[in-house]
Amino acid sequence: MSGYTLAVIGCGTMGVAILSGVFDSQRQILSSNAASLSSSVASLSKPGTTATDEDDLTQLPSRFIACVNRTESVRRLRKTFANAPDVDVVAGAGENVKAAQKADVVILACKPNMVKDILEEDGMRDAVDGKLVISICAGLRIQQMREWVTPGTKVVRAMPNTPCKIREGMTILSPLPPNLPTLALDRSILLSIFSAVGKCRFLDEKHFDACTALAGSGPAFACVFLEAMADGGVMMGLPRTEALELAAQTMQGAARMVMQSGMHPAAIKDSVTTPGGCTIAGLLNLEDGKVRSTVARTIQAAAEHASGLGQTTKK
Ligand SMILES: NC(=O)C1=CN([C@@H]2O[C@H](COP(=O)(O)OP(=O)(O)OC[C@H]3O[C@@H](n4cnc5c(N)ncnc54)[C@H](OP(=O)(O)O)[C@@H]3O)[C@@H](O)[C@H]2O)C=CC1
Ligand SMILES: O=C(O)[C@@H]1CCC=N1
Repeated sequence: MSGYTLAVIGCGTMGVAILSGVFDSQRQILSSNAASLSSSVASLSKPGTTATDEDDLTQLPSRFIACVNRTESVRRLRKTFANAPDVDVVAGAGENVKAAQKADVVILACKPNMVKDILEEDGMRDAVDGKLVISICAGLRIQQMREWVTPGTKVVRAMPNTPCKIREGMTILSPLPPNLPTLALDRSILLSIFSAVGKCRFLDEKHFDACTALAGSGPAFACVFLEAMADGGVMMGLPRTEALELAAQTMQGAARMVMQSGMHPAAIKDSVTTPGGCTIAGLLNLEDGKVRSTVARTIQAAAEHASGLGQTTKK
């Protein structure tokens, strides 16, 4: 399927992050000198994606509809997407249904507790019938959403994160039903969209609350550590701007060493730690603060909370 329409219902922080990443990816493809679109897209996909050489990663949408709630958001998004390809930004009664009717693929990116009302709006069941509906909503189960759509609607979950905006996202995708007649195409669409904005991989839905905490919320947790490292530098006299740059580049470098060299984090830590040196002095201080269990328990707390999201219609 080429030149299809993607509707994002609830185009806030994450909707904008995903669309911005897709648009950047498309610009890069268009300006690429690669011989074919396919090889160009393949070269843009990152190691770590679930995609194999057989997967077609060219299935990106060419038309977009962004649905929001308030007219001020419409104005803001029209500015944000002023230089983007074919994007309609809409809000108001009946606009979600009209967007879903026009779309081939729908991303639900509203708050989890709004999905039921949105899917049960008059006309929505028919509008999404037979289509791929991708929910990025934390906590909301596929089984719940299936009750609000026709049996022919293909509901999957994706758990992306905010770095999708700069195409450094991490997205976890729930598996498609194996007996689906359109399995290959739907898999290509999912992989094309989410590998355009970073890495993505399929994992069973039972892991989604953990993934939500680790990858979805993770940028917030990582930024607390990053900010604290910078604060330490400031405490020791570094200017704030330089302290932030040092902290961010150092975290990025360490993370890339894990990703690219496959080194275990403990091996990287050990390689930095000179006997009797300053690193071990700092590490012992970290351990006194129970940083490992605090961080691990943070993921546990966020995952446990995620499992309750979307389980009531309470606003
Ligand atoms: N933020 C994150 O890092 C992540 C969030 N998620 C999930 O993504 C989803 C969205 O989160 P986030 O982007 O942070 O939330 P936001 O609040 O930024 O975005 C929600 C959007 O929904 C719109 N909206 C509200 N009501 C309606 C409606 N009736 N019809 C259409 N659109 C509507 C809002 O419009 P308006 O702007 O006009 O109010 C807003 O643009 C959540 O379910 C969350 O669990 C998943 C991974 C990471
Ligand atoms: O905090 C939240 O609920 C959402 C889901 C993951 C990141 N933000």
